[in-house]
Amino acid sequence: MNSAVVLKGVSKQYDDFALRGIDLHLPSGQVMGLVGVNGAGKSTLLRLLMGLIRPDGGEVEVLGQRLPQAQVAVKRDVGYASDDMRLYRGQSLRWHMDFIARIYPGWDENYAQDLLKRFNLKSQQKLGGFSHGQRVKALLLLVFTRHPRLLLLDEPTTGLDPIARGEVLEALADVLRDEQRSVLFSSHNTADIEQIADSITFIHGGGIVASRDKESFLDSWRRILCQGQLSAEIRQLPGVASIRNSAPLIELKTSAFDAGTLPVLQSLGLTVKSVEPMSLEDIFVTTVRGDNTP
Ligand SMILES: Nc1ncnc2c1ncn2[C@@H]1O[C@H](COP(=O)(O)OP(=O)(O)OP(=O)(O)O)[C@@H](O)[C@H]1O
Repeated sequence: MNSAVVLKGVSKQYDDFALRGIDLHLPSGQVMGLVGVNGAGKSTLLRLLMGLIRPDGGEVEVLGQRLPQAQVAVKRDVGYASDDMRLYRGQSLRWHMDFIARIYPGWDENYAQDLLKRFNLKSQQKLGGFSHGQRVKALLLLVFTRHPRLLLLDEPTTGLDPIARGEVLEALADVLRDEQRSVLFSSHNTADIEQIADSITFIHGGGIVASRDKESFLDSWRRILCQGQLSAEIRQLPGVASIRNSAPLIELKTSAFDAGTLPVLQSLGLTVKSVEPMSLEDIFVTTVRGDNTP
C-alpha cells in the first residue's frame, strides 16, 4: 500500500515541550483525524510534515520522499492550511487566486468558481475585510483548488459557525471523493473527525497515545454498567481505562471489548446492567485523562 505519510521515531525538542517517539502511518487515499488538547503538539507535527521545521531525530517521509531532502518536490503536491499562512490583508481574494494559479499548474478555475459560490465569498473583496470564517474558507479555497495529493489542515473548522463548518466539511468530503487524495487534519472537535476520518490519532503531551482505524476504534470501546463488588481483578482486566464506583453500580470503560468481556465480568461476580458504545469525544477524554475512583 502506498503511503502518504510515514513518521518513524520522530522527535522535536523545544524549551518547555517535546514531541517524542512519533510513529505514524497514513496510507494514500485515507483521511486521518488528529485529536489533541491545546498544546498537545498537533501543529508541531503538521509543521514537521510541511518541512517548516526540522525534527531533531527520526525519519519523515511524505508522498514517498524523505524530508528535508525532497522538500521542494514534495511541497508542490502538498496543500497546507493553518494559522501560519498569512494572507495579504490589502489584496483581494482574486489577487491571491491569480497568484497561486501562476505558481501551481494544477490550479482549477472552474473548481475555484464553484467554491466561491459554495463558500459565499466575494473574490474582489480585500482579505482585510474578511471575517475569521471567511478567511478560513478563502484559505481552503486557495489550497483545495490546486488539487494537492496530500492535504495538511490545521484545525480547519475551529472558530467557524455551524453553517460555515457544514460548508467546509462538505467541501472536504468532495475533495475526498477522489480516492488518490490523502488528508491529515487536526481538530479539537471530535464530531468533525468522527464524521469524515477513516482513522484517528490521539496526541497528548507530545506523544501519540492511540492511532487506529475509526471503525475498530469505536467498535472496541464500551461503557459497561455493572452491579456488584469492585475487586482488584476487575482493575487488572486488559483494556480497562476507567472505573467509577458509585455503589451499588460500577461503571467501566474499556478499550478492549469483545465477546469474552461480559462472561469475564460475570465470572468475577458482577451483574451486567447495560453495555453502550462510546462517542469519540468520550473515548478521547477517557484515553487522555482516565478516570478511576476507589
Ligand atoms: N517555536 C516554538 N518554540 C518553543 N515552543 C514551541 C514552539 N512551537 C510550539 N511550541 C510549544 O510546543 C507545544 C505544542 O504546541 P502546538 O502548537 O504543536 O500544540 P497544538 O496541539 O497545535 O495546540 P493548539 O490546539 O492550542 O493549537 C506548546 O507548548 C508550544 O508552546
